[in-house]
Amino acid sequence: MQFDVMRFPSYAFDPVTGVATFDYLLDGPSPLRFTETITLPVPADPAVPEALTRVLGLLHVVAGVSYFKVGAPARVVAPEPVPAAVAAFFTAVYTKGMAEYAYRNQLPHVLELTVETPGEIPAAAPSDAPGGRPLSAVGGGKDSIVTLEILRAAGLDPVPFSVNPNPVIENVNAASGLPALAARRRLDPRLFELNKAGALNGHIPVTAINSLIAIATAVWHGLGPVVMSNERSASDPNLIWNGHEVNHQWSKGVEAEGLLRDAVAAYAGLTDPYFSLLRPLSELHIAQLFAGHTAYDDVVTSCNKAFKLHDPTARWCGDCPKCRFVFLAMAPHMSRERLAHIFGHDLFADPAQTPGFLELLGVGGHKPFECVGEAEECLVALSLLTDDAPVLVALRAAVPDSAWADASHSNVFTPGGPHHIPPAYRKLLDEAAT
Ligand SMILES: CC(=O)N[C@H]1[C@@H](OP(=O)(O)OP(=O)(O)OC[C@H]2O[C@@H](n3ccc(=O)[nH]c3=O)[C@H](O)[C@@H]2O)O[C@H](CO)[C@@H](O)[C@@H]1O[C@H](C)C(=O)N[C@@H](C)C(=O)N[C@@H](CCC(=O)O)C(=O)O
Ligand SMILES: Nc1ncnc2c1ncn2[C@@H]1O[C@H](COP(=O)(O)OP(=O)(O)OP(=O)(O)O)[C@@H](O)[C@H]1O
Repeated sequence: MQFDVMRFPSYAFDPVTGVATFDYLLDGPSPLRFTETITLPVPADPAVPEALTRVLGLLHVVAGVSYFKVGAPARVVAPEPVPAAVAAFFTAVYTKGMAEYAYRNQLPHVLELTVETPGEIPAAAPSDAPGGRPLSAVGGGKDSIVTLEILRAAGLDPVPFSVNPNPVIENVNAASGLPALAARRRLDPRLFELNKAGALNGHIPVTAINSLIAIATAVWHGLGPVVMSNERSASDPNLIWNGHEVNHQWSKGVEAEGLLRDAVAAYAGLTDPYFSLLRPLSELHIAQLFAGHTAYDDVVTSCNKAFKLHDPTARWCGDCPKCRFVFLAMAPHMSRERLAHIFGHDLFADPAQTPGFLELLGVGGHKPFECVGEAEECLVALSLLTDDAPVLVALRAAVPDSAWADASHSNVFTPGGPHHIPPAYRKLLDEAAT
């Protein structure tokens, strides 16, 4: 299938139902059209602020990555004139956000494209920062639980929010006891048919999509800011290809967070609408904070297989990089019994897991294309474990002395690095994390 250009013919929003309908066109000799519907929760007062219309305009283009990847056309033409910050955000989403897809499919042109816009308009006048109840994005894993509990402990009465909440997310929300809001995404079924027929496929910057849906919901409901739970290492790439960073988690990273904030500020005039509260923390530090909350042990699930649209696992699969990483990150902060109860498996008692743990430790190969932390964090976690489970004995023997030396100077429990947290919220994090 050969396509020359991707276009965004139209979109519609019905405030009575909350349904936004986004149209896409892959244009060429045999054009393909797609429609995605995203349903926002409807507030008591469904009047549509201009800022919501603007955020939906951003979402229309960003959610197009799911359809772009079917054909990787050389041109992507956005539908409306936008401020420069929006054009920069669009281009980053379709290049850096699609870098893993480009790398795995060997499509170098994807990383060189520039999203075209039919003109530039001035940035919008800034509005006041939101002063409502924080909308806390919930993914079902440990990170967003830590954020939710920090916000609750501060008396901010957070509102959990999720896109397409599955039973894992619903169970986490139930365990929190907090009434939640949800949005629904319906991808065009044609996409699944094309996948089955062998069309190009691959990873997309889904957090950028979820984030814009969360901001749209917050604006419409008079809530906010949107508080995310993206950690420090989300900004680190997996590898370099053709001079470009390839980062599986790009739209969870601090660069993407800043570009999205700039785009929303320029186009919708929103001030401080969105930030990650956990940005200064490592995954190991977040795991330590999670260990203080036992109410979620029967529901917390970070394994990505539990979030597949078709045939998801109930909870942890127990045999993937994400399961191994989170198991290792949690291990120094809780008993093996509690850990095995959370996961339903004791990964340290299964020698078949050793190669996967070695990959996480950086012994052979690059960081897996998964939402996992850095090798340094894994080394520090391993150095904190003292028992002689078969896997741990094998790992200690395989890790080179030089790696242990690096781990000994680690700042893994010291918050740091660039972030966009407003001062009042940073104070909450510092109180919780020290
Ligand atoms: C759950 C998961 O990891 N899915 C990725 C997987 O998709 P798979 O085919 O195994 O199953 P489904 O998720 O059910 O998707 C079926 C197909 O639908 C298309 N699709 C799905 C969601 C979407 O938003 N857009 C889509 O186009 C796609 O063609 C699927 O094949 O592999 C896919 C191909 O590599 C990935 O696209 C699926 O990733 C999902 C979008 C997803 O939600 N992944 C998150 C768990 C994820 O990867 N989160 C990252 C954050 C990355 C970021 O920068 O935001 C993380 O946790 O680090
Ligand atoms: N379906 C979703 N709807 C809304 N926000 C989501 C969804 N899935 C993930 N997120 C948010 O996107 C960010 C990245 O998701 P991620 O899966 O890393 O977080 P998590 O599930 O809380 O933690 P973990 O890393 O342990 O899985 C987090 O801020 C999370 O809250």
